[in-house]
Amino acid sequence: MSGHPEGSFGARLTEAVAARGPLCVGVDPHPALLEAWGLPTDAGGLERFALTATEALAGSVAVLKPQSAFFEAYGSAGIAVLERVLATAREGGALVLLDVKRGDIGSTMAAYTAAYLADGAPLAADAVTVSPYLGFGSLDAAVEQARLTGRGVFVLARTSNPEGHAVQRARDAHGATVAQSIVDEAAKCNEGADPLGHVGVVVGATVGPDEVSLERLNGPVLAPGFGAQGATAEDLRRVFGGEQRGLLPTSSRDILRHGPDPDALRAAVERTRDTLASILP
Ligand SMILES: O=C(O)c1cc(=O)[nH]c(=O)n1[C@@H]1O[C@H](COP(=O)(O)O)[C@@H](O)[C@H]1O
Repeated sequence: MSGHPEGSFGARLTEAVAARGPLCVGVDPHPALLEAWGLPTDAGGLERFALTATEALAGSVAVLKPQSAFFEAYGSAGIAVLERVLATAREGGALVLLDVKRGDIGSTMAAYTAAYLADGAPLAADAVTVSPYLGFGSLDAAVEQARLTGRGVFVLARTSNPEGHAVQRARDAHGATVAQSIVDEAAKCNEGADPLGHVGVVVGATVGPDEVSLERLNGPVLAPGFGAQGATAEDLRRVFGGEQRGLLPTSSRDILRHGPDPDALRAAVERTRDTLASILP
């Protein structure tokens, strides 16, 4: 646990985005997409789909985000595919954000930490998504282990789905929303980090403007909802302004639907990056 040879997650992400542009592509093997690619909806089809997408994109996008549920659906065979996706993405030079949205009591969180954030673990990734709804402090083991090993965590704050409003916009006794208090906790973890801390937050591109203040975060902001869930580049500007540091829009289906041709997948990424370049610093 002596840190990553290439530095902190904030430094690695900043470098990857500078070299490859601010885009994360989700590897979400929806059964409907497997069918659209002419693949069977079984573990073999999953493998072809996930590896085709990963091999096509790992050399050019900053971050790949495999969604664990779509792999878990095929049991141990699906997990074996996920392990190969992690290795293939790494070989291609992309950072891997494993989307598992874990959150549990502290002692169990320590086990999730060993599963995803420990050097040499079969499912170790550069970062994972975590859920703070058992209390931000329940995530301490993951936050600390990520820091020690040059990895990151992305904490759900204001999610892209319409059902998120009720709980995330609720206010505490001081008038702060739940979403803002999560961002503020993340900001504390990132204090003093340079160029960027390792505790990111998730804020959907579909939410209203000014719902959360990200000014003091000093960490990455994963912005899902862009593409298939309806948010546009203009919405990104509306929600985050033109100058949000560490902003990482993520898109899954809207890129993957262009497969299975690897060139078509890469061309979809290029187009998306060009659109983003016109609105992001
Ligand atoms: O953490 C996430 O990645 C996430 C958070 C959120 O608020 N909304 C959200 O859609 N996601 C994930 O982002 C991906 C969005 O996929 P598309 O709608 O196909 O681009 C899915 O894997 C979701 O699980």
